[in-house]
Amino acid sequence: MKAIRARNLRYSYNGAEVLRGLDLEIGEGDFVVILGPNGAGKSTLLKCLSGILKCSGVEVFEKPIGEYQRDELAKLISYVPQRTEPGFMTVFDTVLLGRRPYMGLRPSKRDVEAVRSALKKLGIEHLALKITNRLSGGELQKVGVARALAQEPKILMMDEPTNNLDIKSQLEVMRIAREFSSEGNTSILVMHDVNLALRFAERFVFMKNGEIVADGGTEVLTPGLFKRVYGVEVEIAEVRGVPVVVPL
Ligand SMILES: Nc1ncnc2c1ncn2[C@@H]1O[C@H](COP(=O)(O)OP(=O)(O)OP(=O)(O)O)[C@@H](O)[C@H]1O
Repeated sequence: MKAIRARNLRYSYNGAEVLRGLDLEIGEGDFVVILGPNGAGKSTLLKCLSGILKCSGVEVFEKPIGEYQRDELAKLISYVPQRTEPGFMTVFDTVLLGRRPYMGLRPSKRDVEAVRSALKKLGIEHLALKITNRLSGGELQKVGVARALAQEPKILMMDEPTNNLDIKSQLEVMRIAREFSSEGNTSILVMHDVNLALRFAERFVFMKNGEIVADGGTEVLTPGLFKRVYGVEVEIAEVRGVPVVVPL
């Protein structure tokens, strides 16, 4: 079954068209990274696919996204924005917000367990009682990912989740996304770091000016593509069987 399907997806902000008729299908178990220059429409696409922006032409598990109740959709999709906003709540309570679609008035044992497990996965249990506006940028980023995992979705969408993270934490987040998809779920990430994407993901969707210009496995990565999409010259080498893009 397709986890996500977009047909002729269009989106405009105040009359300015940003998505210009995209077609995209993403299956269960897929790990997809969306790449492209600043302003290409990547975040807008992710927001449309997650239901944050109302767009026609998006199906989630073969049902139009608009036909889902809010909590029903939240059990299927979690979305990690580019910036997780800090506040006056503890890390634990912030991650617990991910359980909102499941919770009654009080968190159940199951809810608390899901929060503990997400904090552990991100290695931030020691921050559980810290107020989020006292965290570093990277710590806050991890809280956002933990909240998304606590939501126990079937599709994990993350917008530049490795920004602000040190190299070890970047690898951890990418491993989490890969493990999530290897369990039969779907990971869709917007990223700028092509080489990090190449190291972990299986499918690469390149956008430019609101359109998809390449979509596939490592075979779509050619110097010509980087010239066309970013206007830069690159050489593509290989290290341990993984392509590495080197700007010239
Ligand atoms: N809320 C908004 N109102 C008006 N225009 C917007 C809004 N959000 C984004 N845009 C415009 O839509 C276009 C696409 O933005 P989007 O954030 O989707 O790009 P992106 O590919 O994610 O960029 P980046 O890599 O810089 O994050 C840009 O020209 C941007 O200025």
